[in-house]
Amino acid sequence: MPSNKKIGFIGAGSMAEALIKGILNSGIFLPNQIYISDIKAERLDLLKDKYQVIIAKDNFELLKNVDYIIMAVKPKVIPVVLKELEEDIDQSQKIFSIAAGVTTKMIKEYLSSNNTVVRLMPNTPALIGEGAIAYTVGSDFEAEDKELVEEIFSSVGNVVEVEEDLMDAVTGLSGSGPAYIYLIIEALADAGVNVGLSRDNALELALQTIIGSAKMVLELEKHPAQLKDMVTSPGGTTITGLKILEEKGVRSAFYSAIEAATLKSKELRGEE
Ligand SMILES: NC(=O)C1=CN([C@@H]2O[C@H](COP(=O)(O)OP(=O)(O)OC[C@H]3O[C@@H](n4cnc5c(N)ncnc54)[C@H](OP(=O)(O)O)[C@@H]3O)[C@@H](O)[C@H]2O)C=CC1
Ligand SMILES: O=C(O)[C@@H]1CCC=N1
Repeated sequence: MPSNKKIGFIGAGSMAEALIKGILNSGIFLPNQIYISDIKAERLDLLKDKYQVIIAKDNFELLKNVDYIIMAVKPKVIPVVLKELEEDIDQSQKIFSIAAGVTTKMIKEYLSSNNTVVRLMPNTPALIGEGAIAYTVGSDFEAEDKELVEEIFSSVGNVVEVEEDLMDAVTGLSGSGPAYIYLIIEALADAGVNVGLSRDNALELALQTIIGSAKMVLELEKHPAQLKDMVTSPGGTTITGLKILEEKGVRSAFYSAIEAATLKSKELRGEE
C-alpha cells in the first residue's frame, strides 16, 4: 500500500537513483511523494525526466517538504549538509543515512538534535528490487522506526538488522559487493572467450551459471561446499579448475579485499 508520507533524497547520485527506481517500482511511494536535491542541476533534470520525481531547489526546500530524509551524499559531505540543516530540522523528521562509515552518533552530533537516525547500507541491485540492505537504529529509537525501515527498504530488497559496529563489515561485503561480482562476471566471460567461445555465449553462460548457483544455495539450503562437491567429479575438470583458483589465492584475495574495504569504511569517518 502506498505511504501517505513524503521522502527526500539529499544527493541524487547513483545510489539515490537505484533506491528511487526500486521504490517507485514497488509502489510504496509515488513520484509526487519523492523529492530530490543535488548541487548538480543535470542530475536533477535527468532523474526528473526519468522518474517524474520533484526537484527541490536546494536542501532547505527539500527539508521543508518531507517526512523522511535520505542522506545520499558522499561521507565527507554529510557534516557539511547536516550543519546547514541543523537550525531548520523538525524533531518529527526521520534521518536515514546511507553514507559509508558515518555513524548514527556522528549524525546526531552534527545535527545537535535527537531526531530518529537510522544508518543503512544498501547496494545497487536495489534498482531492480534485489538489493541487500543492512541497517542499524543506533542508540535510541522507537519500535515503530524499525517497522518503518523494514517497510520502506524491503520494497527494494532483503533487509537485515545488525549492530552498529558491524555496519563497516556490511559495507565491505554487500555494499561494495556488486562490484566484486561484476568483476567476476567479466573475468568469467573473458576467460570463456579465451578458450574459444563467442563473447555473447561466454557472457550468457557465465551469467546463468552465477544466477543458477546462487539460487541453488538459496533454494536447497545446503552449504556451498556441499554444492561444490556435487559439481566436482573425481579426477575431472572441476577439481582441476578449483586447484588453480586455490593456488592463485582467490579465496584469500576475497578475505583481503573485504577486510580492506571494511577498514576503508572506518577510515571514511577518520578512524582506523
Ligand atoms: N554507490 C553505491 O553502490 C553505494 C553508495 N553508498 C553511499 O551512498 C552515498 C552516495 O554514493 P553515490 O550515489 O555512489 O555517490 P554520487 O557521487 O553518485 O552521488 C552523490 C551526489 O551528491 C551530490 N552532492 C555533493 N554535495 C552536495 C550537497 N551539499 N547537497 C546535495 N547534493 C550534493 C554530488 O554532486 P558532486 O558529484 O558534484 O559532488 C552527487 O551528485 C555515499 O555516502 C556512499 O557511501 C551506499 C551504498 C552503496
Ligand atoms: O564505494 C563506496 O565507498 C560506496 C559504499 C559502498 C558501495 N559504494
